[in-house]
Amino acid sequence: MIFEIIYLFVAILLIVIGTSYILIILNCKRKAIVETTLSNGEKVKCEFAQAPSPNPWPIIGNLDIIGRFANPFKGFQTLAEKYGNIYSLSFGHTRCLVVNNLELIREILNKNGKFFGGRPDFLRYHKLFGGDRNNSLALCDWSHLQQKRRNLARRHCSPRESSSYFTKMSCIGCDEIGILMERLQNVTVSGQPIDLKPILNAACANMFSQYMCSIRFDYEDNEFQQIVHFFDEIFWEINQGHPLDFLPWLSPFYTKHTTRIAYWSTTIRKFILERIIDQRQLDIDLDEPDTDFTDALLKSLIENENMCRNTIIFMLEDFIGGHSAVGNLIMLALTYIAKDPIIARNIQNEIDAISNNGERSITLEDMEEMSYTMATIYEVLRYSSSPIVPHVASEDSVVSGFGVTKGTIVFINNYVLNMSQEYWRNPDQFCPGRFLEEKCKNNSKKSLTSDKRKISEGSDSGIDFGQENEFVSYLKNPNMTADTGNNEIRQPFKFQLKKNLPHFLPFSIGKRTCIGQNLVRGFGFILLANILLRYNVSSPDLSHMNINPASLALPAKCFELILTTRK
Ligand code: HEM
Repeated sequence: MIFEIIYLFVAILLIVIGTSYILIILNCKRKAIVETTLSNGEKVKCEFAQAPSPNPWPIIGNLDIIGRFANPFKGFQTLAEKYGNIYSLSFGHTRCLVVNNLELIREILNKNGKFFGGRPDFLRYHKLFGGDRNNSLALCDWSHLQQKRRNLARRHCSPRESSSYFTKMSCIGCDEIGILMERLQNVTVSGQPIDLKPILNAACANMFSQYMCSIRFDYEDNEFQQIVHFFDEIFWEINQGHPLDFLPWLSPFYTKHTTRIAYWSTTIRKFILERIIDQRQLDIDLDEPDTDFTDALLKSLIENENMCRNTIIFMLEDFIGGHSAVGNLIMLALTYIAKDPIIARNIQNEIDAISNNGERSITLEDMEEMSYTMATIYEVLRYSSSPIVPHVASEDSVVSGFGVTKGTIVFINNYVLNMSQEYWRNPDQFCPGRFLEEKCKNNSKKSLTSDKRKISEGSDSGIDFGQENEFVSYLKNPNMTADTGNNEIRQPFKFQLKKNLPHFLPFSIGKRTCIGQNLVRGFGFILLANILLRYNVSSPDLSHMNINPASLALPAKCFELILTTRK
């Protein structure tokens, strides 16, 4: 009897393995069928074979290869040496395409953006957004509703320089800094390490909630502390890969994990509903202009029959949740500063010069003159290479002559751009100076102002660094720039941010580019500059400051830092 059971079990296993292998191979061999226009104008359907790929295993496909690397994007780069800059992989039964250079990234996100507007159908994404990832702005597939939500959100959450939204961001940021400084003064003991990340996150959460909902919460408020913590857990979670993403049949083994994810997000949603939306909904006045994003959302609920209450709750959740990205970004910046005192010296030289040795706080108005501080934020973005959320092909298409079948997940490897010797000197060094160039003699305040870094909201093409030919001339003569690839003391106000780095895509490009980038720059700058205005940052133990490569997220419980009041 026992042998019969074993035989039966082995037979089932072999059938499963065999079927899985056949399905994976069929997926690899499938050709994309795409309508092409011949030179005589005639339209015909052509078949295109997929990009080359390593041989897959049954069940897991090529997951074994990528599992060998601590950083999957480094793994993608290593595979590119063998298979070229564009290649396919099978993760479980899912077809994936990996692109590893700027030209291909542009071809996917800009030229063919309309074919790649989908997002992966990961179980974890559904769990995070009330059972349907399409509730989320960042994790939904492209749709008419998404276009509408983006337009609504962009008006309020992409404050442009010289707009009233920008002034509002500055005032809110500076007010919250005042309260944060009091809080830090209460909790810091000279020379003693503190758990800074939750405090930073709470300050960011208040900046975001005031900006979007005109409400702030007390740092001692337990419910507020809890949702700030849960948002941080979610930010960490969303930045990690997970076996469930490609092997969903493992879900019975991960129920504890998925239940925890769902609990975080339902608790957050309850807080947003009870502490923010319910009261506001009673006070809404349709005839008055919008006071904030919440007003605009509530009005769209009344005016637009396609909008439902859930949609706006999820939108607020998405946007308030953006604060964790800023909190983690600034925590990382402070960590690199603790590691290298030269960086702190350069930022503090700028701060002292502009604030007349600390006579006033730093405001957003100072951002343009404090280019080293901004360069430090950009360097954190480069060095941590925040991964671009994977895109999914919504129909069969062609990239660089290779067929991409509908449903293929596309990994955009911006790590390879950020770590390329072709674009950066000593790319593995953390060196903010690489984002600076000397101001020209005649580059007066006037020309600087007219050259302001613009955010190309309308064109959805990420950071606008100006004309590409400037970049080409930089490549031909890198000595013209301040990029030595090493940290050195720099005089304040002698440098400006480089205007032209088309290979630097921290917020991605194309129709799904990040909507929150101006909030990141604005609130991130105010936080970093004002903390360094008052404090020196150091570490109790440099060897414990572990940072994952290619990740902007730090674990919710991470290392402590020492803040020492500056004299
Ligand atoms: C350091 C901070 C941040 C970084 C590096 C970052 C980067 C990115 C990247 C790479 C994408 C994916 C774009 C693509 O798929 O092509 C994205 C999407 C998005 N980001 Fe951010 N982001 C940051 C902060 C924020 C904040 C603070 C908000 C909101 C307040 C925000 C809102 C969004 C939204 C809504 C999307 C999805 C857009 C869409 O899919 O249509 N982000 N972000």
